[in-house]
Amino acid sequence: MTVTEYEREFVRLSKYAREFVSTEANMCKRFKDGLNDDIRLSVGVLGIKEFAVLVERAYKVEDLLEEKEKGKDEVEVQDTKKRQMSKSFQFTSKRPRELSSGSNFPARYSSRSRSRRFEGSRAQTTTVTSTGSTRPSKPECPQCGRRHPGECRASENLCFRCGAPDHFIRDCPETVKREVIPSARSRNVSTRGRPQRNPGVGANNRGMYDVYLAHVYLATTAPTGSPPSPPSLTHPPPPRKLTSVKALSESPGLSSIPSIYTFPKQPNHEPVSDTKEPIPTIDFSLLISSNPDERSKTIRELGKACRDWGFFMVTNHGVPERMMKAMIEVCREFFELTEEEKGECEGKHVLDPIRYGTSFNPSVDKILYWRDYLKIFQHPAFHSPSNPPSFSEIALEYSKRTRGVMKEIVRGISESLGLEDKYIEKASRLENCLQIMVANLYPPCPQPELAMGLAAHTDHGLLTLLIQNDTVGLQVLHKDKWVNIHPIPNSFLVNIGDHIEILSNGKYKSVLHRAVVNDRDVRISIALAHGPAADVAVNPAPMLLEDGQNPLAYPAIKYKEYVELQQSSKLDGKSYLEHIRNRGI
Ligand SMILES: O=C(O)CCC(=O)C(=O)O
Ligand SMILES: [Fe+2]
Repeated sequence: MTVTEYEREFVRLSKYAREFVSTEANMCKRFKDGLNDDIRLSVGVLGIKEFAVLVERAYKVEDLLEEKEKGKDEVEVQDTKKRQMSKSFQFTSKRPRELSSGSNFPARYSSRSRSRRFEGSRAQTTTVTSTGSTRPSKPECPQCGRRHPGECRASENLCFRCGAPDHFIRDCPETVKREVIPSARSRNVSTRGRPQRNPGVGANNRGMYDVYLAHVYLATTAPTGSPPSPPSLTHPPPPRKLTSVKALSESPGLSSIPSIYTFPKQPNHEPVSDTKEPIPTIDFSLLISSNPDERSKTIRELGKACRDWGFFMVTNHGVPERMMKAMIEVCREFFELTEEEKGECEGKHVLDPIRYGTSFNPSVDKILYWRDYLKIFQHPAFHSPSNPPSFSEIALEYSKRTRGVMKEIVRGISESLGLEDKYIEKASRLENCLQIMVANLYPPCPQPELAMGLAAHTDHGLLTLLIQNDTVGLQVLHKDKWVNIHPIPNSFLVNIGDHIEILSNGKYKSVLHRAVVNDRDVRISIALAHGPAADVAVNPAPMLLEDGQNPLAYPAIKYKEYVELQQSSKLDGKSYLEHIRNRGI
């Protein structure tokens, strides 16, 4: 067991033995007592009374011992036959001191890689009392029973240094800032129990792990009638597993949400416009009409919709209603698969063609969204999960039909900008467009006013065509107010994305939108995002630069790279495009 694993288990199991960690000094003592001799002796002399500092020191000593071990190992390799493997276990304590009698607290661990194992079932030798002779100055916390400053963190698996939910002290940015000794761990984190901090673009495993922790928290705090039995530590902690908001929402007795889903600003309570001004509607049959007057009038309406709203509904598009419904139903069936089945679609990288997950990007989301998703690349190469079996047939047809609608709207937009009708099509090599299907599942949430389905964002591509089941939840920012969107049945909700903004040199702006959740109904939405071909770096149309009056406002960046950057960043409420413009990429 590593210090990281020990810390995790210690914090988690503190819930079950609150009397043993009633003050921070007690907590330090318990933690210290459970360390192996080498580390305990090194940190013991320091008399540390602050838990975060103690843990940090323990890591450092562990790293140093490991370094030392590595050096030793190299010598051993040259002389293996002369030595017995068992000798390398000598560091293990001969005098085990467990944290408490009969408890399931983490047993002592060894820092040495070969002896990395639990020593759980040893005889108990120490009985500990919790009362100290000094009277602690801080009031007793009603939640955990300890005396600590500020908000309680014991039961929530939050970092004891900064309180964030996505790491422990080991990975705390505060700790990293203070780090002065180069750490062996930081050079070889992959061998450790706790996933790496900032593991790189697209590595979202840590987030899924934290969702798992949230669920453990939930499982141990849900009102079940009888107290939860502490997990046995004679076995290693359960492996990281992919869990979903769906599973969380279906937990029996769920009446509140774990704090990692709680937004401090209560997003649903922000003012929502009561304007009755409906979002614009474009009649697709008129957009493709052979009657030139009808068509030009519709193109003018389309231009106005792009300028004023960036969001509009498209009716009479020709995609059969039953096909749209079938697509929603088969996505629902996908989300109803078991966690293991869905887990087969868990991607490793944001550009993986099939990716099932939760929140937006849990490796960077500080607060998680009440949303599960399935993202699948549909074009130029078609991908599909193998389960449900009918998924691929329905998705293939649906994505093809949607591309057809998108292409006509793009032509209309091109003309509305005064460009040749095929300008955008050619500039972005639309025949190879990257078409990504994003199926979103927003299960009912017991505290919808505290949670968020998906934070405000703009879409990365040219155009997104969205459909949903009968439940509302989409909001669009219009004139600085959030507007609830009530789509006409069977219509497409279309919004322009960052790449229309780039191509139009900012004449049409991609629009901020977000999804809120409710406490009654499951909401499913399916967005088909259409971007340029993956390798194309689009530039603003030269005709729209207006002889230097309107200078080039956007950086050229390959679409694939843009998607990768956007998907690897957190949604922070402003257009990602703005973000990279400010950064000058
Ligand atoms: O669920 C919704 O209505 C919004 C989804 C969305 O914006 C997206 O997937 O990009
Ligand atoms: Fe979106």
